[in-house]
Amino acid sequence: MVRRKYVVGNWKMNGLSGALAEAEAIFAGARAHEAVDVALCPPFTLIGPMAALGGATGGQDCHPQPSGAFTGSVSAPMLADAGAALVIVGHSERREGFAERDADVKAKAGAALTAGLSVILCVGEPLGVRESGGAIDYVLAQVQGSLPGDFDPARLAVAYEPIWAIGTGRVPTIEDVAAMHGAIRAALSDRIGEGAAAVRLLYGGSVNGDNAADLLGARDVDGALVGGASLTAAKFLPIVEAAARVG
Ligand SMILES: O=C(CO)COP(=O)(O)O
Repeated sequence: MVRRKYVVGNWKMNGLSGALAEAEAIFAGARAHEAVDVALCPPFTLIGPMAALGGATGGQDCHPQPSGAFTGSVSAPMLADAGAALVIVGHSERREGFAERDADVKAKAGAALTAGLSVILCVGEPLGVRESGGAIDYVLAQVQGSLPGDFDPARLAVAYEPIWAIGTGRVPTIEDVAAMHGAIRAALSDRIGEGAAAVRLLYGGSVNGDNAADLLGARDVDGALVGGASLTAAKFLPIVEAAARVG
């Protein structure tokens, strides 16, 4: 099974309307690389105008309920209505900062799929767990606990983002990335059988234009989830180019 490379920018809480010029340049540059799927996930406020530029646009979170008395929240059908095609769920900044548990992430992923969105489900271990040798067990437990009950594998991506690699400039060794992605693929296979071959596994954490080719070339790495380096075309497009090169 050939999985198309997938490079996704997570803008986190960055970007006023002036930043749409960068998104436009990113989408324009990405069109030169037909073999790579590119998406940007801006703050809620930019989803509508960014989607109107014609590139794949996503949310960074959604509420598990479609509507109701949940002040400040945005639901999956609302994201779809604003033009989003995908949503990130379970990012470590939400798991840690907003006390989201696997069950919450699972409910959000299910709601997103029901709303017709694709999902990027994030998992990743803290530094202490990595240092104690428990990273694979920790991440596989997150995968098992956060996966929706039933899903179309082509609409799910799992992003492995070691917490200690996010925004730090530190990245795991290529061997450690490949081992983790292989373990996630095997767990998906146990769970859903052959469909696991269609799930794209992204690496995230300090990806940049210099390290992207090595990371994206690792076994079972189908793309990248990029934070800081996704905010400008100058930093993001070299990652897309690297994805196109390693195919
Ligand atoms: O959290 C991330 C993407 O979701 C990674 O962020 P950085 O690329 O800034 O390390």
